[in-house]
Amino acid sequence: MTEPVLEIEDLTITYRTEEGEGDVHAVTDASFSIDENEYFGLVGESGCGKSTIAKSIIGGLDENGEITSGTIKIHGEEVQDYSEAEFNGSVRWEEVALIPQASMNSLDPLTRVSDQAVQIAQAHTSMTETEVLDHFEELFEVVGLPESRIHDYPHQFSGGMQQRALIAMSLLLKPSLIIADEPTTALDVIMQDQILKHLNELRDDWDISMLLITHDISVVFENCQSIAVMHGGQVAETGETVDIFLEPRHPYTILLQQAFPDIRDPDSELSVIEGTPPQLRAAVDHCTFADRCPWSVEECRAGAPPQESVEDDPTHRVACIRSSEMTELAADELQKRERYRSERRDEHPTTPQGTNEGEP
Ligand SMILES: Nc1ncnc2c1ncn2[C@@H]1O[C@H](COP(=O)(O)OP(=O)(O)OP(=O)(O)O)[C@@H](O)[C@H]1O
Repeated sequence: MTEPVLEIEDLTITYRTEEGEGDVHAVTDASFSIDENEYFGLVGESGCGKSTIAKSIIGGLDENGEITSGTIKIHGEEVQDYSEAEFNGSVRWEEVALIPQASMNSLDPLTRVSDQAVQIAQAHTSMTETEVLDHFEELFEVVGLPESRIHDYPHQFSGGMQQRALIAMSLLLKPSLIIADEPTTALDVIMQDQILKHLNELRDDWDISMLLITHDISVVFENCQSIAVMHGGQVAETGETVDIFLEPRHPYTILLQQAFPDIRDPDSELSVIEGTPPQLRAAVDHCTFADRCPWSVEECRAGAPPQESVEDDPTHRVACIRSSEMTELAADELQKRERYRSERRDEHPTTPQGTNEGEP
């Protein structure tokens, strides 16, 4: 079996803050991995640690952020202790390209996008300017932009076009992994669809892996083969999308599914997850969802729940001490999934990712 493109194991990341406020324990013992050519969704509410993980993969944590334990492997090579020079030399752009959140602001407004592409390519390769520009024109075509626009300044593009120019730039050195952090959040619905369509097309044509970060679990269900659901800095549940869509075992995943519209059942009532995400001002030694969970018991606050496999499926892992009871406990919430599952037997719909053939 080939090595995963990205393997994150027991990753813990802390931000130092002003004295007295307490450090922010942004990520605690997070583990997941992404295979070659796999699209992987990292999902959870604002502040749960998604962008922190994304930045740590390319050595781009804010000054006050620190990986305090755990490992990040890219093609089997540990990178968590790499220096800035090592990240620049062999990881950023070449192995992993990050399309950051608020990426509209990440293009230099005073430099033509073509010049920005040339700067990136020439910092990492021996390509001539003409070679870079020819290649960049091809990439503009890949993302549905007219190649004649490569010499424009960022402000000459609409928000959706800027996002596409960034996707083109991320492909410049053909990295193994693209991290797209909330790539569609600032866009209107039509543009969101187009961007996701372009990102999806890359899967077939570019042999690339994608870490798609979003707060919208339905976007992950539609676009990714695997998923990790985060809450309060912890990975609550991870596995193949089809398994987690049809048989979620963590209370947070179950409730998150009810909070976003399901394209198969657009009229279904959406629910709100009660409570607010935790502040993470102390080391996490309990289930961070316990205070918001309708099924929590005292034991949930007694220690951080270990991530364990669901029955005989080693790829589906859940950090909930009640996961084996969840199907029963959340029967009402899960009824909708059951209905879909039986309809699917008759209709064989093509979504979510991986549910188009047979039983999961
Ligand atoms: N430089 C920083 N210093 C202190 N705390 C930070 C810093 N950056 C992020 N945080 C905190 O770390 C936690 C995780 O933030 P992060 O941005 O990773 O979450 P997220 O899931 O990506 O949320 P969002 O979707 O809103 O960006 C939050 O509590 C956030 O306030």
